[in-house]
Amino acid sequence: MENVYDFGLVGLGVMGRNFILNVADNGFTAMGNDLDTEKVKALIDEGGDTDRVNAVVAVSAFAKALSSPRKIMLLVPAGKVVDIVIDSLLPHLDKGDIIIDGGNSFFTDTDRREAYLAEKGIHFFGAGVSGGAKGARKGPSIMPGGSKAGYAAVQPIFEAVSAKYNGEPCVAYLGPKSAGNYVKMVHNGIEYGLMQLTSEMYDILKKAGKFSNEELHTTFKTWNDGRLQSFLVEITSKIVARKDTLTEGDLIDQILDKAKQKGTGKWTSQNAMDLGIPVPSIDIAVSMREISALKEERIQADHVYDRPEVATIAKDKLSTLTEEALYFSFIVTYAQGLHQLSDASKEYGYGLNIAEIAKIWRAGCIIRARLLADITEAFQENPSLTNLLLSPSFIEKIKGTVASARALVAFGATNGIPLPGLSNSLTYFDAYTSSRLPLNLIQGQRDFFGSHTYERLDREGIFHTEWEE
Ligand SMILES: NC(=O)C1=CN([C@@H]2O[C@H](COP(=O)(O)OP(=O)(O)OC[C@H]3O[C@@H](n4cnc5c(N)ncnc54)[C@H](OP(=O)(O)O)[C@@H]3O)[C@@H](O)[C@H]2O)C=CC1
Ligand SMILES: O=C(CO)[C@H](O)[C@H](O)COP(=O)(O)O
Repeated sequence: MENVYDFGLVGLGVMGRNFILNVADNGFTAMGNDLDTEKVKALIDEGGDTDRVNAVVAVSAFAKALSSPRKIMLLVPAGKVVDIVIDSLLPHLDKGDIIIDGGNSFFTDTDRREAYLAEKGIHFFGAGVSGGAKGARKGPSIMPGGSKAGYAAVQPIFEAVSAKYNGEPCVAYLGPKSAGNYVKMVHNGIEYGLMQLTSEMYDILKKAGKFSNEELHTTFKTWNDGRLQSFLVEITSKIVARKDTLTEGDLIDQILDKAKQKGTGKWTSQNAMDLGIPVPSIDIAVSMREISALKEERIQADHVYDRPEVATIAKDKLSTLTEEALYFSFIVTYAQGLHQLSDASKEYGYGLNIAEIAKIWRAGCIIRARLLADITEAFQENPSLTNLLLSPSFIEKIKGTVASARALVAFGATNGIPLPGLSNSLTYFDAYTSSRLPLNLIQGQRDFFGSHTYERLDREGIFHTEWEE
């Protein structure tokens, strides 16, 4: 079994098990490794032929089995585990071997690991993978960055296993250092935003339109046949239709309304703050998961305050309003995430090509959507586009849908239905498209209390006023 397998994979959990089977399905021999003997055995059983896909618990046997240069992908939980796995592999590796971190690692950890491993002659790069279990098995979107030489060695494997959009692989080398993990982080930030927005449309359809779960299923399914076609809308139509196996009702009505998070959305928001790039549709999606976690407090507060009785909107009308508002706010959320990527690219020297990123998100990943084909075109036509909202084709899309976003935000406020994702998207749009904002007053206040100075509209220079006689 020495030096025969083309590809190694550490971490045979949800993603790793599926990814390695995908590699084997594409004609590459693959060797897996996990601390858990059950997972090793399960992979061997599922693989069916150990010449094609095999697995071991011992790291030494795992390393010995791989052809040179070793190509080892890690799909283990982000954080300390990645460092532990790297250190456990190192004694068994040779110079020129390649380690790929396919998990959702924080981008600065990737930079640190790349430098640490470069000293030892090991190529290391981060390659975010998106698509969940099914994507990993059948074709994910893969976002590699870092060592170009390292990537070149695994490129044929990644191109074979990735999702295809019109025959084009949804993988591309994105840039140096942690570019791959950074892009995946922002992908997940956008994912948080789109999920929050979808949940708000679900809520208002139920509360103001009295849509049954069956009607919700049909509505989301119809949307998925149109311009809102996307993985998240598609799975929403399936989720609301699922019958519960433990009660008479539908499963969705029994799921506790507390959303968990592993950190990538929060990191996107935190880093956007560091860069000074506004991403309020993503920020609020993180905050909403935090508010959702306060279930007991929410119940207490619900008993204290009266809530307006929700007015009814006719189903047809509400269906149109929500479809348009969701389309509008999806665009605004992509616009914010892509704006963050453009800025991060300058700050960290990634040299990101936004059209290329949109292109590899068109299939395989969680935020895949018909819109991404239009976004790709917008950035291909104008690679230096600062914000999607300024692209001629998107101006038309926004103009055609913003009125519905306004109507729903107003309705939500009057009727006590929280629509924070939609309202943040609308507010971002209104602020970003205002040539004059009231922040002149903030400058005046800052100068008043702290002599922080201000600039003027009518002349150059830095000014300070003695505000009180
Ligand atoms: N699940 C998803 O939809 C997606 C996940 N990701 C990312 O991919 C990575 C993996 O996620 P996922 O597959 O869901 O996680 P899982 O927890 O399902 O799998 C991780 C696997 O790594 C194993 N492991 C832990 N420590 C070691 C070690 N020292 N040596 C060998 N194996 C080890 C775990 O074993 P044990 O359980 O015994 O500890 C487990 O089998 C994460 O970074 C995640 O954020 C990315 C995209 C989608
Ligand atoms: O990376 C992913 C998809 O692209 C994961 O599914 C994502 O990490 C889930 O995140 P969270 O648990 O924070 O909702």
